Amino acid sequence: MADDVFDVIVIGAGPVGEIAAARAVRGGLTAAVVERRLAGGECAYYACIPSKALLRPVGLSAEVGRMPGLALRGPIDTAAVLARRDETVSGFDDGGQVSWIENVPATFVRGHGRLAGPLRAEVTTPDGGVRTLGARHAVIVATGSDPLIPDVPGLREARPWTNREATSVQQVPKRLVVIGGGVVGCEMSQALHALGAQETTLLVRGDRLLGRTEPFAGDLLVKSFQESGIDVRFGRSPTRVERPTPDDPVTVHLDDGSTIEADEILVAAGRRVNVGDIGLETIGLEANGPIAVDASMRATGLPDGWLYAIGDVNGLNMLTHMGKYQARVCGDVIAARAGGLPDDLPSHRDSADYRGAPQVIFTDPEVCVVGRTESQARADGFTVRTVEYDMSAVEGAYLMAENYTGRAKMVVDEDRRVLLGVTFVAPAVVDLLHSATIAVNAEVPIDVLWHAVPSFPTVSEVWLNLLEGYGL
Ligand SMILES: Cc1cc2nc3c(=O)[nH]c(=O)nc-3n(C[C@H](O)[C@H](O)[C@H](O)COP(=O)(O)OP(=O)(O)OC[C@H]3O[C@@H](n4cnc5c(N)ncnc54)[C@H](O)[C@@H]3O)c2cc1C
Ligand SMILES: NC(=O)c1ccc[n+]([C@@H]2O[C@H](COP(=O)([O-])OP(=O)(O)OC[C@H]3O[C@@H](n4cnc5c(N)ncnc54)[C@H](O)[C@@H]3O)[C@@H](O)[C@H]2O)c1
Repeated sequence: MADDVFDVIVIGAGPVGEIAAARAVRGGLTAAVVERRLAGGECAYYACIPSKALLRPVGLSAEVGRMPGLALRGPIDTAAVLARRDETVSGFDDGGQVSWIENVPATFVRGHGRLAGPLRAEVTTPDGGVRTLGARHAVIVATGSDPLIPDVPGLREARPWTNREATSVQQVPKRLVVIGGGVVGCEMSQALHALGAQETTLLVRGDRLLGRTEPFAGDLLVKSFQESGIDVRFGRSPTRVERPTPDDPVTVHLDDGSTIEADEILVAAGRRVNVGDIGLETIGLEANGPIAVDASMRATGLPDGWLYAIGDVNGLNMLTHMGKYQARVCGDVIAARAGGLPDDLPSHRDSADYRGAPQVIFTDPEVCVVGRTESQARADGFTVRTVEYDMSAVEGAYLMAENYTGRAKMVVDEDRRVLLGVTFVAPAVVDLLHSATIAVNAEVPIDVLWHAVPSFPTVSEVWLNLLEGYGL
């Protein structure tokens, strides 16, 4: 017998789990949400929110530097930036998030949740007790991901920083080595360098930054990094790391025989989905990677269909907004199925994850992408035509800054004359991305897009330039 029974149990109260519970309750169901650490998840305390709190002043000060007549009164006040960052993470107090869940209303259960057979979960509570929960209709796994530490000799023993230490930094190290030229590596290198890490070295094992984006994104970013004094080393990986005692500096041995000494080493080498200790074995599923789901977010490995997985843990797109979108689909589908209602409305299926998720990388320049890159589109067999445009030639951009630098690209499916992907890399373009997201996801025909006239003199006129480049 379960101690308590709900219509839906959600394991993991990150940004994604919370929304799924709210949608299920909106659909007339009851829900319990289980969280082992802080309600709000990685995003709220150690990822999206604090990293953007650290990056915003960096981008803004670069903007000021590009406008004749403006000057900062001095260097960035790191202590003030860190204090504001602390505010944005509510001082690591999740009281506000717990209240939000309770106001849904859903039941919040603090503790480590594990599946315990079909439609059941056990929660190990902070006092060591075990509470058993039963679900009438569904269990949703929203357990997120943890940083992946590569198997480099001595690395773990050297107590490397991950996104957690980097985003919650109290004392910026003077010398920093960063492993990984992906999103976290780029964002945190730039933030920490600008906030006081005078010697920042970024180790990139490939030959460019942000390997999954259009190549010019990495090119523009590396130029910006090098101009600011970040030492970017391509084709380099650590082979061994040493830190004899916790108070010693860290010595990083590289694959070309050289060494770097630093005060801290930050690992930004990707994520590992949290499936290891959630009881998947009790329902006959293996815990060896993301939980595969169908377009309604139902786990494909379970024939009777009561298990769902959303957010980072299903591996579709490790982005908060995409996880929350999956959560809306999932909560609504579960409510519809529980009520015997149609469960196949367009809003009951995830299509956006497959057309390509929008993503903003909050560096200077900002990197904004949606849909497929040219190489992805070609690999997927589309008949592709592309148009690129130098954004410094956009009339509105000329007014935005002196020496404005940026580039835009659209990838067109020539058979259907719709956009497959768009990339903007330039300062202050984050809010331009949603226009591209609409064009790609709604598959607006290019000849219709032509009539969406951008305002003069804004950077959004880049749309006109791209479409003219296409031949309209
Ligand atoms: C440095 C960094 C910056 C990022 N910036 C952005 C950004 O700007 N924009 C963006 O869209 N994405 C960003 N991301 C990605 C984003 O953080 C994730 O996609 C998002 O947090 C996923 O949400 P989630 O709810 O699936 O998982 P999480 O946020 O990881 O939440 C999962 C929750 O489940 C809990 N949990 C796990 N196992 C159990 C268990 N067994 N029992 C109970 N509770 C459990 C965890 O404690 C956690 O609270 C960033 C990531 C990093 C690392
Ligand atoms: N603004 C945003 O949207 C944002 C910000 C941060 C993170 N995120 C998300 O969080 C997730 C994790 O980000 P991430 O940067 O950790 O992962 P990532 O996959 O973007 O990048 C990891 C990088 O580390 C490199 N790497 C892996 N092992 C290595 C090794 N042994 N030596 C050297 N390099 C190695 C990889 O080649 C890759 O370039 C991503 O899915 C990302 O989308 C999003």
